[in-house]
Amino acid sequence: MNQVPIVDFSAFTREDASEEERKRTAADVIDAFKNVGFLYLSGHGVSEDLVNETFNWSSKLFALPHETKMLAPHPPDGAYHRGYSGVGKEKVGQIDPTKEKGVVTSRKVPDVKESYEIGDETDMKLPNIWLPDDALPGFRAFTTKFYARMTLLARQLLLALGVGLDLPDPEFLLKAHTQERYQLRLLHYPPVPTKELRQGEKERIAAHTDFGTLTLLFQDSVGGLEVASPTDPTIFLPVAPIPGTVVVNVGDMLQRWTNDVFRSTMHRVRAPPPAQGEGDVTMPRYSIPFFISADDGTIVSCLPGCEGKMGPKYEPVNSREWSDARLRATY
Ligand SMILES: O=C(O)CCC(=O)C(=O)O
Ligand SMILES: [Fe+2]
Repeated sequence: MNQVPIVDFSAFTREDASEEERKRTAADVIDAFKNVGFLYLSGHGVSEDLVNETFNWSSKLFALPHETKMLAPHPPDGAYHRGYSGVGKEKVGQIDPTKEKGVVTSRKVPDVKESYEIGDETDMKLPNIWLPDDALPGFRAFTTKFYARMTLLARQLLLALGVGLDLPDPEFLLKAHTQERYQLRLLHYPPVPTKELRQGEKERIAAHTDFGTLTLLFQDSVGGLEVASPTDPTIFLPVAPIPGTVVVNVGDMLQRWTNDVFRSTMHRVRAPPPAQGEGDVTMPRYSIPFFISADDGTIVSCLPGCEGKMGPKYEPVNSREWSDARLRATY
């Protein structure tokens, strides 16, 4: 059974919603983040045409010859997460989020994926790494536009969290994300023998948690995304594609901010569920995560109302330093 709930978010994307409607919607988001750490958002306001167009650009990008894609190579420093990474470059593994500079568990199983990372155009610390414009004319302009559209949804979600958590200042989280240091990621999982994926000899993306505040994820119709069961983390449940929705999940930083009230849940991508007429080789899959992270230098400490009986579990931490350490460990 699919236990990832669907939340209609239109109360936060419409101008005319009442405070009551917003509170109800925010409460649904909070419930999902407490129980599962994942939800599907409908009524998110990002048009289907725009999402489809982004998938089209992604498939055009990854169809380019390898040498062309390597004109925008991801730098060797994993914390400088921009540009193109070929198959086998990144090894997402799980590190212990309770450790300050966690250690990656060793992994023998390769991730069969390639990716292209785009950040904020005004970020001077981590400037974007673009292909020469004649390699894929229009790509930069389009993805920059999509990035801007996703930042609007990010803001609406951060506001909803503040409302749902009943923070003294409902805009508190919004105000910790004004620099929009976000990351748009285009992901392509090439065809792989289905048997190897099913038996875990190869992975599309190994089990991991995300580092930041929240992740928004559009997936195509192929399937294969799985999330650890809220009741038994050794079991993974499918997060089947639902047209018109975006998947939203809690990252480690938000789990820490909420003193573990929210769950940053393990997830992975394996083979799509068996379908009739399934071939020996799994279809290519495309997905588009958008990672939301706090402003540089944000000190993350227990939010008011999340202390519980035992008080804060974690030391305050500088969000950028903490996530950089984790990113470096994946390269
Ligand atoms: O491709 C997907 O569906 C998931 C990607 C993911 O979990 C990630 O990039 O962190
Ligand atoms: Fe992820």
